[in-house]
Amino acid sequence: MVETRLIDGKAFAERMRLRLADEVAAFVTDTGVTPGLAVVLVGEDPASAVYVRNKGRQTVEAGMNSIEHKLPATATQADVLALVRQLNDDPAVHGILVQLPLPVPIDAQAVLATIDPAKDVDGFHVVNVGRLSVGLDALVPCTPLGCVMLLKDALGSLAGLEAVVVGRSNIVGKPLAQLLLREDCTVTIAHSRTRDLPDVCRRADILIGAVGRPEMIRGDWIKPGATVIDVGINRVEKAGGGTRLVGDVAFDEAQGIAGRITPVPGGVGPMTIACLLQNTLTAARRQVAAGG
Ligand SMILES: Nc1nc2c(c(=O)[nH]1)N[C@@H](CN(C=O)c1ccc(C(=O)N[C@@H](CCC(=O)O)C(=O)O)cc1)CN2
Ligand SMILES: [Mg+2]
Repeated sequence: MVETRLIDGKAFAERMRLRLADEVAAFVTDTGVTPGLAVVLVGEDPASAVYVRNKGRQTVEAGMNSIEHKLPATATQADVLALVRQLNDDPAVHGILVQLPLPVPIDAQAVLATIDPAKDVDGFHVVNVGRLSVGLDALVPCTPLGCVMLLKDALGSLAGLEAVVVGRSNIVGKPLAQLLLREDCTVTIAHSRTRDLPDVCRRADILIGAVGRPEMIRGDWIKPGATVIDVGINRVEKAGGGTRLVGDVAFDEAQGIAGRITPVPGGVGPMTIACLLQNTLTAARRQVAAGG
């Protein structure tokens, strides 16, 4: 039986935000510029509203300006594109984030493609996706970046380790695979159609659940001693009424098998916003250096 240790993403993210606040203060002193992050929320999705509120609060706590734009669910594609273009042209805005998911029928890819790649702090623009995949400096998606930071903190070098990423989304699975490749892992992207998925998972020294299905990854899919990163945030009904959050990994079953595991909540989630703040400072630094 393995002793399973928790990876405390919440504490790691708090330390990171404190360090960032110091870096932001030094940047403001040096340049006279306060980094600004614009967050666009379209519609009334309650979870998105909470994430946007948290992003705004943590941006201000880090010493940066937060600019929130809320559009009604009835906003048209043209309305959203016009707002993004206005933010592209605003020199006080160094980072732009459009909260996902966007209401139907707005075309998220068209909106993301309109963001200035230099201000694309989510790293979702095809220019940043392409730069990451060919090994150039890029703004990198926040959740995958947070996962790799937690892994390196827990394991040191990741070189040569077998990583299995369950999930192939543009937001997490694909960019995370790229980042793990950059760390010299041997990477497999698996998904809901992968044959013999439990066997594929059992190969992993690093197993990532990013598929969005509550507790799909079972304890006996985990190689003893493996490091498990659970990106899933699924709200499920509780037996006695009410709801609770669970990940993509059956957390209780992983105890005594995984070497290390991130909890849900308190694992990867808080890293997403900490990395967003880091990307905003990076974007501001580059824009100021470029004279913009
Ligand atoms: N434009 C973007 N949209 C979305 C992203 C993103 O990175 N960019 N990611 C998710 C939502 N998200 C940030 O936007 C996000 C999700 C979860 C957390 C978090 O801290 N979760 C907590 C639990 C929160 C709860 O109680 O519900 C945790 O895991 O501990 C932060 C940010 C989709 N959209
Ligand atoms: Mg799938």
